[in-house]
Amino acid sequence: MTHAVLSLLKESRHPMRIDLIGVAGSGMSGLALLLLGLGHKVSGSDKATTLETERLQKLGLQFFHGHTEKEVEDCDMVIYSSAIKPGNVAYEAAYKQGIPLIRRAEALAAVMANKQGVVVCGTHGKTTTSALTAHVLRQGGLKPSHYVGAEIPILGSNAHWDTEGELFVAEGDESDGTLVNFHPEHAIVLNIEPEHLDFYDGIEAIKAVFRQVLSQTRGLWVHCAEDPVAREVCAGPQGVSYGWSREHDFSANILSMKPDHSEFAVYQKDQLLGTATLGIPGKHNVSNALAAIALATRCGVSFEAIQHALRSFRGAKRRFEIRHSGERFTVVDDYGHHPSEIAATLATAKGLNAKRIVCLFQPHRYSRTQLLKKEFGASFGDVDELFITDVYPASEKPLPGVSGETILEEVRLQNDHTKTGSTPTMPIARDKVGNSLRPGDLLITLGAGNVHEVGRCIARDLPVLEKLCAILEANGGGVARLYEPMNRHTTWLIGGPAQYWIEPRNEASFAEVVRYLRSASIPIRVIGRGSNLLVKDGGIRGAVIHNKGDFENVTASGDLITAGAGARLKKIASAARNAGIGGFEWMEGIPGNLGGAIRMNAGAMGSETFDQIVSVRFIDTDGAIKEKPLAEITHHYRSVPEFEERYVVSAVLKGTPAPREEIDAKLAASHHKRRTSQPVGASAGCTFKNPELCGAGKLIDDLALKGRSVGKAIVSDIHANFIVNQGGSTAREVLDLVAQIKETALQERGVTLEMEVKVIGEDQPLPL
Ligand SMILES: NC(=O)C1=CN([C@@H]2O[C@H](COP(=O)(O)OP(=O)(O)OC[C@H]3O[C@@H](n4cnc5c(N)ncnc54)[C@H](OP(=O)(O)O)[C@@H]3O)[C@@H](O)[C@H]2O)C=CC1
Ligand SMILES: C=C(O[C@H]1[C@H](O)[C@@H](CO)O[C@H](OP(=O)(O)OP(=O)(O)OC[C@H]2O[C@@H](n3ccc(=O)[nH]c3=O)[C@H](O)[C@@H]2O)[C@@H]1NC(C)=O)C(=O)O
Repeated sequence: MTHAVLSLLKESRHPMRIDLIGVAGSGMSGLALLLLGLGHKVSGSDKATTLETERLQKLGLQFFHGHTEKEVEDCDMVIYSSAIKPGNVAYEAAYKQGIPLIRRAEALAAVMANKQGVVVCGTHGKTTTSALTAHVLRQGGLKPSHYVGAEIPILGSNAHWDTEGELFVAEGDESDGTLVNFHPEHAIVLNIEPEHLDFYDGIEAIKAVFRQVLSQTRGLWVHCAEDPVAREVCAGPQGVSYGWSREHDFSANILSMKPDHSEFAVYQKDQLLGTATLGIPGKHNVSNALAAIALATRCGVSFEAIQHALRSFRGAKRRFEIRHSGERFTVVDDYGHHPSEIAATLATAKGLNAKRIVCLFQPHRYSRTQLLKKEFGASFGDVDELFITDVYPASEKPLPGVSGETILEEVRLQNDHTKTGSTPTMPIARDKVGNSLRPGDLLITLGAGNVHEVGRCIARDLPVLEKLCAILEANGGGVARLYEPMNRHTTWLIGGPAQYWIEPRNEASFAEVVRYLRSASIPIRVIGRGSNLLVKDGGIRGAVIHNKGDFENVTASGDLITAGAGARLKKIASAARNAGIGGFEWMEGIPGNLGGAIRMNAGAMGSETFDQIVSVRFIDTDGAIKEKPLAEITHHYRSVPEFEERYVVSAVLKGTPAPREEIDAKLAASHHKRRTSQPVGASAGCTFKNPELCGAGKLIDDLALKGRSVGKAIVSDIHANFIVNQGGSTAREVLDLVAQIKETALQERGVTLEMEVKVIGEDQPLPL
């Protein structure tokens, strides 16, 4: 029965009613395109609706969202993806009704029988080579049909049925032995290495599959003679060899390798056919191009048409795909997931002469990770900084003890010059990898799973980072980074990443950065030492500016102190003391900077910042630098709204001349008071503002909440208005504890506590 319908599929004269279970996958959607092209009535189901299924529907596919018995009604045959297992409702319905159930590879082989098939097989490079071959044959006017494993923009889609042309180029999949279904006209064998060892016993079993396909191939066995196993299995009168040496039937001599293309001379035996430019980078791709050149030449395509086709070729998605190419950063994404592919891709990356190569690798399948761990360990030698995620299971069950760490350990054993880091999940990978990038870096995301999402997210944010770096460089330097962890910049040691972190060093660069961010509608937040901030665990969207360099300066003259927004209050207190100016002693133990202190009108020991302000210099909302005297600045207890949208650059503060001993005595008193009444652990000082009638600390203490904790966040035993992070606390934990305290104060004393600490940021991380 199955045999009979397959025979019918081999003859396009018999339109049938065919259903595909799992139609959204790249292989199945390609098959659906071919069947529609052949004139069959096609339906299909999938749990996912993708752009691909939408496109297929426009071409006539009857699509079912989710699998159902209904889809197989009146079908002549049902084709199922390897991801579909017995038990699937559509599969079972077809089985019960006696409808022939056919595997994808069998159906594809039957479709191919309508034409002269060219099957492209091998361990690495199949997609690129099958796409190149189809493109070259098409440019040569032969109107080939094609079926390749990925979307190739230049071919229009992953599969195409051409009613006119004779040839049909198909990517063959050797992973599960179904390659033996093909009886093609020609075969291209790229390389044969131990892979898919979950299915094969070893290299001999793999060779046997290749040998069988070749024995079923009527015409040419085009093969890469540089690969010893491919050379061995393709030896014989049908063999057409290619490689780097003139002794092969076709060979190349590389003339130049560029980031996005290569140039090489092509020889047929000793005869120079001419030079060619290939529109994708890498020596391995020149080798792949030779396969297409050899086959197309033997099929009668002129070298001129081949040259034209190679020059215009653009790669498959996820094959050394350049995601960002700027003056300072490059991001490349590649599907490589086998050690040889990784080494070849990294060698191409190395050829681009970046300052550093940063790589994020997502291992694919537990079985491959375990079996090839040594080879993986050896394949990252070209990388300066390597991050590895957890394994992408690809329908496998986890194997005990096998994870991204398995490969990291091997890398550490085999190579001590690569810096390594573990980034288990995709959001963590995005944040760590993005944060590690420095001007001059090339980032490459590698793997067959969903690691490309990280590259896409980083590439989306890099144009802004490029611009920020350019502004800082043009204005005397500074630092800009992606996804800076805010727990590094808050005294609470809590907080998710800031999307853009910027450290301008002077007024001009600060003002220019603010002007640019405003024009690009990117939210701005200026922070000081983060001593009064709770940054939520999802981090901060937009830009966070932190003043360094010139902004840290403090000078004393007469009874005046001039200080930058980035000057520590402790430093101001000490400069005043050294200049014999009294009145600044209260600043001694406050962990913040002047900018934050002005914005918050910080205070202690009965004094506050605005008691001493003479004038404040700031960046106005239009980006211009302005200055205002004290009289024109409205200020309240712990709040100066004026500086919410305007950013403090520096200020002049006034004290009163005082004897050194008197200042020292006050400093010591302040120090003593703090040491005896406040905890030393990580906190943001007082959590709540003091309500009108009583101190918040005393109130919380009276409510017996000292020692109350949520996770690692605890109400201090020393001062009840301090919440201490005992190590690794999250913002969520602090906020839950805050909520408990507020509720108790309201219920038991009728007091509404208001937070003094500013809570900023988002609960959820930046989406990938
Ligand atoms: N009395 C005490 O014992 C303690 C007092 N404090 C005080 O808390 C404050 C925190 O200081 P710090 O750690 O440096 O600040 P933070 O980094 O905690 O920043 C707090 C807020 O200050 C604003 N800010 C910071 N720099 C500037 C600037 N240049 N221009 C305008 N606004 C700015 C921002 O407010 P926004 O973006 O919302 O406008 C920011 O969210 C200080 O006032 C500090 O003295 C802190 C701990 C203990
Ligand atoms: C810590 C901060 O500032 C602090 C600043 O350091 C100190 C010292 O001048 O005065 C304020 O605290 P505070 O009002 O709690 O002052 P404290 O002197 O520590 O306490 C006031 C009174 O409450 C009592 N108290 C305090 C904490 C406690 O757990 N139990 C208790 O009984 C103290 O013994 C004291 O009698 C500022 N807090 C606010 C919200 O204004 C901050 O802003 O982050």
